[in-house]
Amino acid sequence: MSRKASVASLSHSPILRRRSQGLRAYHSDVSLAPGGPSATKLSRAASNASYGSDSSLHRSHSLIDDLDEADQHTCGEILVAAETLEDLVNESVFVGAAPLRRGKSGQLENTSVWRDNMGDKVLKLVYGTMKYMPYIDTILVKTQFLVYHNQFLNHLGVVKVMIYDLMKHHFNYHEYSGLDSKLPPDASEADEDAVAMIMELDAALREFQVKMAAAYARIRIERKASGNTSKEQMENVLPETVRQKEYIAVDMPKCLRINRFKTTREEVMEELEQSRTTSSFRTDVIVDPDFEDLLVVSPDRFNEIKASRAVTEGRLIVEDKTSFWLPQHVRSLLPSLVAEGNEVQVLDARAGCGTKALHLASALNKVGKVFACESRAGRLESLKSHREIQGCKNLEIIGTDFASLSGDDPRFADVSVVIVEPLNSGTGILDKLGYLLQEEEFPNEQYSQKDLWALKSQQLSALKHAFTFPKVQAVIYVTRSINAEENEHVVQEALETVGDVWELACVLPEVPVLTTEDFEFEECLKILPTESTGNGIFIASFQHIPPEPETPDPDDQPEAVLEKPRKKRRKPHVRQKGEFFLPRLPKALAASVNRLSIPRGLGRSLGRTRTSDEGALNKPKESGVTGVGGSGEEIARVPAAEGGSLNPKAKPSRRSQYQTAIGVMGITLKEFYGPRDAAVKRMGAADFVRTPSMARVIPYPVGQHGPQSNRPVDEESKPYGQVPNPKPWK
Ligand SMILES: C[S@@+](CC[C@H](N)C(=O)[O-])C[C@H]1O[C@@H](n2cnc3c(N)ncnc32)[C@H](O)[C@@H]1O
Repeated sequence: MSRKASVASLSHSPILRRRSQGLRAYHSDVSLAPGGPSATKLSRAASNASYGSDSSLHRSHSLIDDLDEADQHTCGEILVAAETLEDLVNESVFVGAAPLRRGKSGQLENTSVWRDNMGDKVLKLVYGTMKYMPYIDTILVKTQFLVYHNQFLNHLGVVKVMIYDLMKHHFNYHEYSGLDSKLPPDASEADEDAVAMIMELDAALREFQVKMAAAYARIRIERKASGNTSKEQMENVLPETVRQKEYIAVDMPKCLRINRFKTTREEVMEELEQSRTTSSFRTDVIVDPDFEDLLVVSPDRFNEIKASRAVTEGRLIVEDKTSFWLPQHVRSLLPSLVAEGNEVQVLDARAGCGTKALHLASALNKVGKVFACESRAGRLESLKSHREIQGCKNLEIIGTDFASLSGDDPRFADVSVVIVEPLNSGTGILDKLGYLLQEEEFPNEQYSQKDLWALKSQQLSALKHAFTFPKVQAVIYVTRSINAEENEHVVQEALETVGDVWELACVLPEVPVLTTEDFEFEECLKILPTESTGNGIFIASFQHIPPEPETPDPDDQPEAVLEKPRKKRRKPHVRQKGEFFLPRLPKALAASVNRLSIPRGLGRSLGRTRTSDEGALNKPKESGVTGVGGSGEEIARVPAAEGGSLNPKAKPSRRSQYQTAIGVMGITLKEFYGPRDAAVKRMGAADFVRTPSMARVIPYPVGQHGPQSNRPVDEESKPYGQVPNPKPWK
């Protein structure tokens, strides 16, 4: 049957008929569950093959192809990349591609033109360093570089970025084009010092090139990272699931939201038209047919737009299409909520930097307001800045722990919807770079089974707390994860607790989805990450069951009626296996130029590679890099998403559920500074003082060891502690 015919026949299929009855059309597919059957091979070659000879599918500008060996970096780029990296870890504000810095007063400040230049090369350096961070850390600890060259302890960001840059050349200086140390005419004295520091670091790394190359070779052996070129080998170091996602993400169209508080679609299209360079296509920006405020942009054009004034001034907001489904669902609830007469009030229990809260505020403009609750100080600052930049007036920030908010608090007396998007593994995110720009978080996918259970218990407790607000009509639970533990299991347990008074409502039944086979709630919207749907999301919506009418006087009732009312049980939905149902995003793309088009029905979704790769499932699973240093410390955590067993039945002890530290989204400060702490411990350097703000590269005179040391000047040239003999790496 031709593809056209199969699509036409779908309109008469029972799936569509079910849709019209309010149930979701869905297709049964293999999930991308970590460690599950979809942990299949999708090698670069295979992905190229599936692209076939269609010229429209040439890899366009690549955000993963950060391994361009010919790229020579300037010291400025290295410096800005290092600062951005540390900004990210320290939770600074990131608008579009441009990080904005906050001065002492808390105000956003402008930095010099040189430092403000967040070009693509810098972004690739940041992203690549984030991606390879566990391996970079392993190299640092194994070679004890920071022990021997402890003058760089306070410049960890620069050290990591440079190691990443060298890794691309296997630490072979013959292949490395070196750094361009030219300074711009407006460079300050501090910039000059910083460049001198980078050149000193470059010399120190040259000394260590053999050790570093050996450490990196061991990593490649452990990871079985073979390949014909150094680039291929470096790519193969990454866990397979991570690679699969990257290959898909590279050519994914990018999305931007039009900010209605500041502009109109016509104005913004005009602005984009005027800023168009001659090289770009006229049809590289289209309006999505599902959402009139959503612009779908080719990856090339996105690179131009992401740091443009339209983005930094808040007229356009980097936001993936998947994030639009939540506000869309809230909109669909409005008729019943507005009917009650009052202003609609929504509480976002975990607002983060406010992507969804601000989108919701825009959707509720003139009919309601949003309370955005966030507990982390860095995120809170981000939230405030984004609200200011986007010119949003109907969003009130609550800077506190959601658990400490009481349902009796008069401020929330009229809240009718609570949204809970707790910390989660982010396994549904394909386009991590886009997510980094959007939510200032990097789903690094290094989590263990323990982490997953700890996440689940946090997610459940946040969700349960949401049910305690007395006037709430709907509680919406959202994750960007594809793990049943974080989605269906949480929903199931919540229903077991509050199922008498809350039931699941169908989230946007008109949206067809791909579903997993095993554990499913048909009412929930679960979009799995695929090349055509983009990033994944899980949305469950609980609606309050209205109280039963008052029971009549028992004296008037016959005996049968007096029986104790049975506990209400949720009727299980019968799962139907559907035909492949085309997702909607490609509709938008079909109208666009080749660059934007992705052939429908190719099914190069992550899950659909199963059949061809079943052999791979029988192979022993790849192990992660868990380097154990001489002192026994864990250096790089296993990307358990690949090798770990995620058997939902294997319950961990209660104790471990609550004691696990989670750094799933982003890289925690502890992880980032791990190699430095290991070096300090190794040296026994009790007098090591961290610089007050680790976010800044604070230049210091070359040759001086540590900016804040109290030791006499004549000792300054010596390292902090006794340099130990490195133990052989077993
Ligand atoms: C997944 S992010 C939320 C993303 C957000 N909804 C958005 O659209 O950008 C989860 C956020 O919850 C915050 N958080 C964690 N525990 C919290 C708590 N107890 N109270 C309030 N916020 C919390 C975290 O700091 C993090 O920013």
